[in-house]
Amino acid sequence: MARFEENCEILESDELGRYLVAKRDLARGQQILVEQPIVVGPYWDSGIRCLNCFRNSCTICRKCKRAPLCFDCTTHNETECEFYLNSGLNINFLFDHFNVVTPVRCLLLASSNRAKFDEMMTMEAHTEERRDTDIWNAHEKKVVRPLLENKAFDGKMENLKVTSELIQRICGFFDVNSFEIRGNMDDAQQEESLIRGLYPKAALMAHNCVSNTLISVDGDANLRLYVTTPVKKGEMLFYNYTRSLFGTFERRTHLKLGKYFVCTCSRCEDPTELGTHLSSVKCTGCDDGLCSYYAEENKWRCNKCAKELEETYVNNVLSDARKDAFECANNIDELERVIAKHSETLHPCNSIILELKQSLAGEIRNLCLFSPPSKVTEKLLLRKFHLCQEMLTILRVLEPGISRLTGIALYEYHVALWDLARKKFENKVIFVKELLEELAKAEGGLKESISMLLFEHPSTPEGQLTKRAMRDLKDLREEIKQTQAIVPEIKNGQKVVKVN
Ligand SMILES: C[S@@+](CC[C@H](N)C(=O)[O-])C[C@H]1O[C@@H](n2cnc3c(N)ncnc32)[C@H](O)[C@@H]1O
Repeated sequence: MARFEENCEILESDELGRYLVAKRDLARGQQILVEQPIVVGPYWDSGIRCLNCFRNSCTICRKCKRAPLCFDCTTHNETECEFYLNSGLNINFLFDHFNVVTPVRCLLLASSNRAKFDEMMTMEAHTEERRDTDIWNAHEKKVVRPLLENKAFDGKMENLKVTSELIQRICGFFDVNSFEIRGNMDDAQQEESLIRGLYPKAALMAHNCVSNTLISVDGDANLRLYVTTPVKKGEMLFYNYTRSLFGTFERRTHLKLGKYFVCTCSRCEDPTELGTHLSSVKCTGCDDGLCSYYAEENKWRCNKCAKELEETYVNNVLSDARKDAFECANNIDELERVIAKHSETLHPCNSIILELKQSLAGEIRNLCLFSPPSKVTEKLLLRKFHLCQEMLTILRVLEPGISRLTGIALYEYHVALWDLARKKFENKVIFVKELLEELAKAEGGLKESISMLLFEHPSTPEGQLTKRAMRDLKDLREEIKQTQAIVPEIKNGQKVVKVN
């Protein structure tokens, strides 16, 4: 079991608040924390869910007669059940105000587990920055007023005064600090019933757009924290609060609106985003120049000819691309058309293009899975292979070391290589020797993919992918063996050199 205190130290600064640093040298892949949530609950505005397992609800608790439950669950948290039983709340209260579920759980901690409640109260809520904003007003309407106007806590909490200020603060704890929990659900349920939990220790990590940790949360809500690249004693432990494949503008906006700070990490400060050009547009003044945004001068400038682009031109180009990407149908021809159109003005790895390319790779994968082999051309397979290669190049920079996205991309890369090699062999474009070389490359990609996905819990979608990847590895090795058997002079992948 990873000992948090041995691996991490909590420091504090005016700029970051509390944050974590490594207390000793940490190796790539090292587990540094296992943590249980102090509270788990649905996201705001989720549909009505079972309060025990968060799947679709179809009945109510027989005891408190208020909590939604599903077919399989007959009980939910005892303290919560007692609270609703004695609340005097209308029988439909939770159906009308489902957003109160998580804040109520937090408040009940004050009597059921004071130490956890006190730990929660040390978390950052950004109350002043949030006051009277849209999110504040939404919580006022959907959480604070239903609880206070219906006197849900009146006379029920001996050791706590439940005020609108306290409820808003608790909503803030969740918005600023919570982690998503997935697992133990099928894909369709995963999509719609995301839940989140408060993990006070993991939440201490500061943000960086290139993180050095990976979090895996299983279906029982245990959070495991791993180091993705070697971290030296005294170095900070970072978690990426936003998405690696967003461009700088989207990342900074997301962080400012949701986490209340302006990110100044080395990726955000570099107009080229560490050379990935995820936010760059093509220069209109020269052939192969790229224009990136220099925030301190508020200018878009070319890296080749130094031409400066008008801000309105760049905004138009980006909003046109976003609109087309949003409206684009998920089929191969349409995706190719929109990618080609906007690659005229944007860098081929601009985040908008990259997202379209991910959809395209997904559509080619679906075609390979669900269509007769004759429909899957060598050209299409080559396209998917190049898309995977491009994505991997970007991910190696933005998510160095162990990475969930890289693990998934490597899985897709190995499939592309394997399918392409078979097709070329069928079409007599390559022969056994080259086929074996390509299969060996696919095996290398698949092994690396598994080495990254092994950190995922089996109950999560990525954990399921790990299992599939292991089965694929067995099949691929079998195919390599059988292919080797075709040619007598090739043994164990090595050409036997005959010495006269
Ligand atoms: C999940 S909390 C992290 C723990 C928090 N610092 C504390 O003391 O409880 C997120 C908050 O930490 C601060 N923070 C984290 N990373 C930061 C960064 N890179 N730059 C500035 N503030 C950061 C912001 O106030 C942010 O809303």
